Amino acid sequence: MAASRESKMPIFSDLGLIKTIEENDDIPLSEDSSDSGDEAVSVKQRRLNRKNVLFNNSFQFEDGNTLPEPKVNVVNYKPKGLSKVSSLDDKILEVRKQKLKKNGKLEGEEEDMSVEEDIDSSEDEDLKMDTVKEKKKKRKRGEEEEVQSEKVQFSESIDTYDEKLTFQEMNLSRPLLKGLSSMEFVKPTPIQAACIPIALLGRDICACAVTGSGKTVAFMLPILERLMYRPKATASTRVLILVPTRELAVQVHTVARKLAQHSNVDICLAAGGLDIKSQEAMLRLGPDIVIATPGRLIDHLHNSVNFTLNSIEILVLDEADRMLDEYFAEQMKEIIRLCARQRQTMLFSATMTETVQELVAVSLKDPVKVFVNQSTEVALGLRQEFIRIRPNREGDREAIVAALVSRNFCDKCIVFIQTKVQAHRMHILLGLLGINVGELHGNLSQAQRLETLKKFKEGLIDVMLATDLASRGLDIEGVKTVINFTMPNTIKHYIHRVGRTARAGKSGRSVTLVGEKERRILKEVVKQAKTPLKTRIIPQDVITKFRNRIAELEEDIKAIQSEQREESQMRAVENKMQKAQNLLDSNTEGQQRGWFQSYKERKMEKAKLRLSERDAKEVKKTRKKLTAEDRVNFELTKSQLYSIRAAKKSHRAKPLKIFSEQTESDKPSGKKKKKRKQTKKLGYEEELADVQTSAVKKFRAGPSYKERKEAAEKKGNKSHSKGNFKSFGRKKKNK
Ligand SMILES: Nc1ncnc2c1ncn2[C@@H]1O[C@H](COP(=O)(O)OP(=O)(O)OP(=O)(O)O)[C@@H](O)[C@H]1O
Repeated sequence: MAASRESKMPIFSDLGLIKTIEENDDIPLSEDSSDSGDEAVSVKQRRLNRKNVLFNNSFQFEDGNTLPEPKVNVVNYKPKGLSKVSSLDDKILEVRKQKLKKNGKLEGEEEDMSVEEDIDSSEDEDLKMDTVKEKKKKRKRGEEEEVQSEKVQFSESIDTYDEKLTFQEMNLSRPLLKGLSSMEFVKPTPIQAACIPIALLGRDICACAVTGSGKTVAFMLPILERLMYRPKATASTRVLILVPTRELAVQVHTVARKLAQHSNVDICLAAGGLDIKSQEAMLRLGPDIVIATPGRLIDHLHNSVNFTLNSIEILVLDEADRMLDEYFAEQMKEIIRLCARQRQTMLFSATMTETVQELVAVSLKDPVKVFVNQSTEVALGLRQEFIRIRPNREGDREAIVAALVSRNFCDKCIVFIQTKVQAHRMHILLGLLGINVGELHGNLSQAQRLETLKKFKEGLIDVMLATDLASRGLDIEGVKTVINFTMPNTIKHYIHRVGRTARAGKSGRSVTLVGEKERRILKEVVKQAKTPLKTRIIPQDVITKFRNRIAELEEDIKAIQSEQREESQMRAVENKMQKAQNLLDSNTEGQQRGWFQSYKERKMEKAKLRLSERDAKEVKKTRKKLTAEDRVNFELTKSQLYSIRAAKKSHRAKPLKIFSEQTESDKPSGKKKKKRKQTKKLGYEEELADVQTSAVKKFRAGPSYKERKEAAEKKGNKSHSKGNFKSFGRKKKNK
């Protein structure tokens, strides 16, 4: 077990080497006519070409003689002894090997065990073509009214850019121009042409441009240029870039390093899941730029000696709308409180929010709005297809996805799935069908997450099954297709997911499965679409064939899942023992890492953010009895819970009351205004009389989590006592 873990460790050392872009190859889309015949033929041809490459990887085949002879229709899959733990792909391969042997395939034929062996392409149904029709826009009476929330007053709004502007004309330093040319970037993209000159002036920016349009370079280049003129006598961290996921942090770090390769700017990655000690050592040296995920950054702020945000001059929130949503709310408040107030703030996203309630948290000063695209737009090169799922056919989704990835979209394909459990099941299922597949979600270790991503980038995995963890920001070269197992929760999720393809002016395709319950988001997509949408129809007999194949595999899937459960229980016991041993050895009792909330508060916050504890438990209880329909219903319920919460939130026009720095537009009006003014005045008087250092600090950076908690207790504020500060009656020992 330990050995298998160790074998994954070298991935960390590869971190700096993860590729973003190297080639500018176009991904040509099959023409409309190829929606039918050509697609099937070209897929067949591709399979033939890849036959010898597909299943080689690192798999070792055991001696066929040692395998038990199956007696029943389903393969007798016997879990190995717990001492012999194999990877999921090994388990899948072993089952497939036994199946082939049982079906009378000769030994030594294993190298040919690619997808066509199982899903026999010689059968007529496989070559049957899907029908693709153009989706007509229907303008209905009484279309849903958009919720109008209060918007930020921008001091300037820019939606055009100078098409002729070159990087040379932007007055960038030579080392940066050299960096750009090493990356083979000749011309700025629209968002770069619009943003870079303004960012160089030190203005606060709120920027929106379509996915894959080069936003990373749009904020990184002016940052590097400004750092070229920094005083070099003392090292300090001047720039903080926050991103929502670890994988995105690694990617932004790679881009920054490439751009800065000819300069002497120091860049440090402080993302979760990676070695904390080496990060601490680097942060102590005061790197110019820190690229971080919020949780790990707070950990460093509370536990790393000499690391503060006092000298931050530029703060960037990439995927800003995500960073400012409720999931990160408490952490962002804590980070922004600790940041120097005199700073430039830049917000970037493809679905940028303009509403006061979200942006107030970052206290923008005379911000410039740079919207090159509307925040609901998808890339022009994206071809959007939809597959209708009829109410009584919900159980067909797994079969449809299996058909799509084995017949039509065999490589460079990402399948987005709502839950981690279903993504894992699909890994086993598609693996057993002979598809070269990998999974990416939060239930995996960081090493496993990075390994999947690396393999997918390098083409060692054809189909990546991912949750929304991979939906934002990831720039994987040459992704041809994005498939949505269910319609994403919100239009924003949809835009980010399908934005993993058709990047940087290239073309790509998305295929979304839409049931009756998901038509609301589909209507929004149709309403926003600038190019015609398509409906794809897969012949029913093809679906039936895949459904039957999956039913045959059900016992094998269960056997693999139960072996994995046993192994993970063993691993959990082992980890606990190891932890206890470590405590005994190092005698580190009481030296826990600090955090701005107590353990219980943090747990409560997480519980509050969870969509529904009950659903997950119910599924666990009834796991054995679940049908394909049940599984899909669970996916849909999860998705609906999320969108209900998002909808409720957008109706609530409450600004986040965090900081004293309010813009004019934040200020309440009418009766409410009077009431608030009164309470504010009282607070102000109290604060004026307070000369403690902590009170002075508060004016500089806003109240801390502890102060807000105490204030809520004092006021007996109902909203607080129901929410974040519910259990704060007792004093906590640990911080
Ligand atoms: N000036 C340029 N010329 C050519 N390619 C570029 C240029 N700038 C960026 N790119 C490439 O465009 C791709 C997309 O860039 P990036 O990941 O920054 O997009 P994004 O707008 O941040 O996307 P998302 O909204 O999904 O996060 C990358 O592969 C990047 O290398």
